[in-house]
Amino acid sequence: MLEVHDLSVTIGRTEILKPTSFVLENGHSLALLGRNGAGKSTLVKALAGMLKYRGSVQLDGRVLDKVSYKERSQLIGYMAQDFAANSVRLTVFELLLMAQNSHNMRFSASHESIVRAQHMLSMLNIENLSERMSDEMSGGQRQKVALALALIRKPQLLLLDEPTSALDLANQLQLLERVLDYTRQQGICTLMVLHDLNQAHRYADQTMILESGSISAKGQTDKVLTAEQIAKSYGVHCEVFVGSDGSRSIHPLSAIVNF
Ligand SMILES: Nc1ncnc2c1ncn2[C@@H]1O[C@H](COP(=O)(O)OP(=O)(O)OP(=O)(O)O)[C@@H](O)[C@H]1O
Repeated sequence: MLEVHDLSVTIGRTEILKPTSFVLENGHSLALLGRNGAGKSTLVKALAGMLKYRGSVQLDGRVLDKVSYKERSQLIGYMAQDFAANSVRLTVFELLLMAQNSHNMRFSASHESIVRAQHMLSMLNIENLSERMSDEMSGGQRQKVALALALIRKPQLLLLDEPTSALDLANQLQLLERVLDYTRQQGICTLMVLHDLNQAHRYADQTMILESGSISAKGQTDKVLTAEQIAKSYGVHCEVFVGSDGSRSIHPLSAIVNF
């Protein structure tokens, strides 16, 4: 379980993230939403240990700023918003082996790590990229590999910052479906920054909306993502349709003038 209590981040003299508290159960997913500049990536980077923060973060009872760098990198899988082309001349398969042994520069890959790398490629349907050099891929292919690298160590907490921004529609659906099936089965807490509210409805158990560094709404996704809340948080009028199976979809109508 992820327990965040009064987490805040100050850069320079500005408190970018105001004291923020929430809990996420194992196997559950949380969509982190909000307009540009609201503080979503800042929150995710703080959880990933990339930014100094105040407050407390515990994962299954372990206080994260007390664990070693090695342990933290095993507990947390992080996929950045600006996943870059990797300049190392390694194949995707070699990268997946390295990621499992990143604290041992002279490793020889174990049978287990080879099997896990093969499983990850197959789960994300990217076996065709296995022997590809990491700097010889399209943006969408790189994003899928970045996702595989975040998941390969079977973390306790998976942090995905706009995980489908470079993917075509079919890949968006297929990838999130597969990743969230996996994290549910494995009991992994998943926090994903999303801009697509329909993806939040479809894939996230919980939703939290940030506005100017503070939480403006949080709770069960279908309770949070109402037409009223979307108008309040995004300045957009929309309709929310409920299907016969209870699934919801959001149809934006118009932006509120002078929001
Ligand atoms: N290194 C930094 N120094 C100063 N200000 C920063 C820094 N990084 C981010 N900010 C500011 O902090 C605020 C929150 O940024 P953040 O990247 O967390 O937003 P976001 O919600 O992820 O936005 P987006 O949806 O555009 O990716 C923004 O106003 C941004 O300009």
